[in-house]
Amino acid sequence: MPPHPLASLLYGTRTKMVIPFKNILNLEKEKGFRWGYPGMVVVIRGHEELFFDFSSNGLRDDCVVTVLRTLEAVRALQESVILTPHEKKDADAAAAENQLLSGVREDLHADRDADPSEILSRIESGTPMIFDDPNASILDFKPTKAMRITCLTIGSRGDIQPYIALCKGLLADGQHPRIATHREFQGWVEKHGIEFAPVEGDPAELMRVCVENGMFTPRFLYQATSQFRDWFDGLLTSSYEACKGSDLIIESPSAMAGIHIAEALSIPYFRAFTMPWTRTRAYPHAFAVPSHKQGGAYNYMSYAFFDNLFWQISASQINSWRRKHLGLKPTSLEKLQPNKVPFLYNFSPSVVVPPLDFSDWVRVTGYWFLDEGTAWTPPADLQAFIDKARADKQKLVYIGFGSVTVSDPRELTQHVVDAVLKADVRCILSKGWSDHFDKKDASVPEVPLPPSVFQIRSAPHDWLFKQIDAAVHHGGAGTTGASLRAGVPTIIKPFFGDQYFFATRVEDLGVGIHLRKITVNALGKALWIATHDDRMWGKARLLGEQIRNEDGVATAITAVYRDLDYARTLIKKREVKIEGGGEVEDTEEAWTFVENDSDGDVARLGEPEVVWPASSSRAQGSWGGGGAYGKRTSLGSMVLRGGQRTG
Ligand SMILES: O=c1ccn([C@@H]2O[C@H](COP(=O)(O)OP(=O)(O)O[C@H]3O[C@H](CO)[C@@H](O)[C@H](O)[C@H]3O)[C@@H](O)[C@H]2O)c(=O)[nH]1
Ligand SMILES: CC(C)[C@@H](C)/C=C/[C@@H](C)[C@H]1CC[C@H]2C3=CC=C4C[C@@H](O)CC[C@]4(C)[C@H]3CC[C@]12C
Repeated sequence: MPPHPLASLLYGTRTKMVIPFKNILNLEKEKGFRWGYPGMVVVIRGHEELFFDFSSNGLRDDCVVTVLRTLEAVRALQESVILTPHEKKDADAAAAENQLLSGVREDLHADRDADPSEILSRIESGTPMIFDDPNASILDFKPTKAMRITCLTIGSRGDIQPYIALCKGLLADGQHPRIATHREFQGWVEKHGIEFAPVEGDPAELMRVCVENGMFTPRFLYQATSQFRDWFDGLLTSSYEACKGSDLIIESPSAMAGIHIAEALSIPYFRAFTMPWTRTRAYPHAFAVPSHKQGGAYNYMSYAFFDNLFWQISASQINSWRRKHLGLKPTSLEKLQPNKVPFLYNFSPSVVVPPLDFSDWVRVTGYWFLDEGTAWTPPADLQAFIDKARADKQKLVYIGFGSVTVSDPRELTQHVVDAVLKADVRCILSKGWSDHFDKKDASVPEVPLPPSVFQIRSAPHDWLFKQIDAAVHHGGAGTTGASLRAGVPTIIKPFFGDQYFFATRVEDLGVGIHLRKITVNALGKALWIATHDDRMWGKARLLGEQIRNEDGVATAITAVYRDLDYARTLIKKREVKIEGGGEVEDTEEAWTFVENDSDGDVARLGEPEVVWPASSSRAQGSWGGGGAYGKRTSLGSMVLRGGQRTG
């Protein structure tokens, strides 16, 4: 697509920027940065947003409309499969070059397959290797011996389910995976043939503190630090027990213990998560999503803020556990260097586009779906309800808020029912939010449901979402993945934490609506738009197709194999253990390989100091290019690079 020039007037300067239209996701009208000026926010794929101030509303609105129109035209073109003569020429040239290169490679590496041990010996001797063959098999990276891999996680269904999918993949690939989490999930984990180890904690209790107080609000911090101290001690010790004997730990950072346990066991350590947790200017931290976009500096700072806050409130307990149970010296954020840890994000790169400033060891793998719907038969009455909606040519929506509990469930149900009637749609209702309430006071009568609403307890979303025209939910990472994969418009009413992030994301992608409040009018209107807006429907359908083409589990397993050597380089040398409180040798120089607090900048400037194997993954991975951009100091150059990367 030809780039289009946009000019913006920064105070006292003139800046010219080139933004390819295909990299613009969306436009928003907002208040300008300067008081009294109308503003416009440009949301860019995998990049921080750009802000423009205008001298009048008319000018701003004109600009918004013009850009939106052009975007539509560009999108229509992109969707068409016919190549322009120019594109055809490029494609032919690329194919010819590829063929030429593979010919050369075959000659050079004719004997490679015959001797994989040569690769291993080169790894051991520290000879840098560059993997530039796009057809290289992952067998080249796969460890020769099966590994005992412990996946450590806490939280609710959505925090466990992705690991079940991952572990099924690892099992099939000959590894020995284990899931370490709350007892409540033992049966479910074992049903899938995966080994289980218990860690402390009651998911409902963790959920309650989040929903009632909001994530990391002063009230949350007060409750966590006053009521969860004992639990936290139990979590740390039980996690250590659960991880003993492993060759590798993959941990959701919310579980907090893994990085230290890996240090004590001297084994490689990966993080995996459902929500953004790694510094970037493109997205805010999952728990710090502002109601209006604040730009790259805010986004970046939000991670530093959370890393510090999280560490500050847990440090003293962690350090005394390290000393007593792990035999390790106290640590600090600078020593831990969490930003160096290889990271697997189990969301789709089409939903959360990997930002330019992610390091090479941070991978966005695609969702780890656990399909439970294939062997599931719907109850006859549910099937009849769906068939009737189809026969009556009525739009069918799903409404459910997962494991979230609310203070007035009766009112919520009433609003939902009224909104469904107002939007004139049929609705499958999963009323999880009442469970909590029913237990408390069963005498309060239920809200009667009209015939257009059918209530279910639960159903596998991979089956259910194929039947519907739109979904309304809480924006849990997994549920968002499920409705986007089905290609249906997604309305998200967030309750806490990362749900605000996913609500913003679906709105930015144009595939859904961020619902701020559940009122009859707001939900009714959102339902109507989601079931009638062709543009939203088209975008959702396209995104669904992209997600269905990804294989998150396979990508993640490949990433684990590829980054394993990198992870090993981070293992801290620990010649001397604390024993009987004796003298401990300071081993700091043995593992500190960047200066304090510069790591963020290093990652941003894209000059990774670990040249290998980071460079190898860069040459291979589809995320590539992490280290390839130069200094990025001005808005203009950032935009240009955005274009280079995806263009
Ligand atoms: O009837 C049901 C209910 C759920 N699911 C699936 O179960 C998973 C639930 O995942 P998710 O939405 O991520 O989980 P929750 O436990 O509801 O959400 C918690 O965990 C998520 C992952 O960390 C966070 O994003 C949320 O904020 C947090 O509330 C998804 O794959 C759903 O498709 C079904 O198939 N059928
Ligand atoms: C000093 C201790 C007591 C402090 C640090 C601990 C606070 C706990 C209660 C907080 C810290 C991080 C929180 C946390 C992080 C992320 C998630 C994922 C989400 O999907 C469910 C809630 C869950 C699992 C919550 C639960 C409550 C946690 C675990």
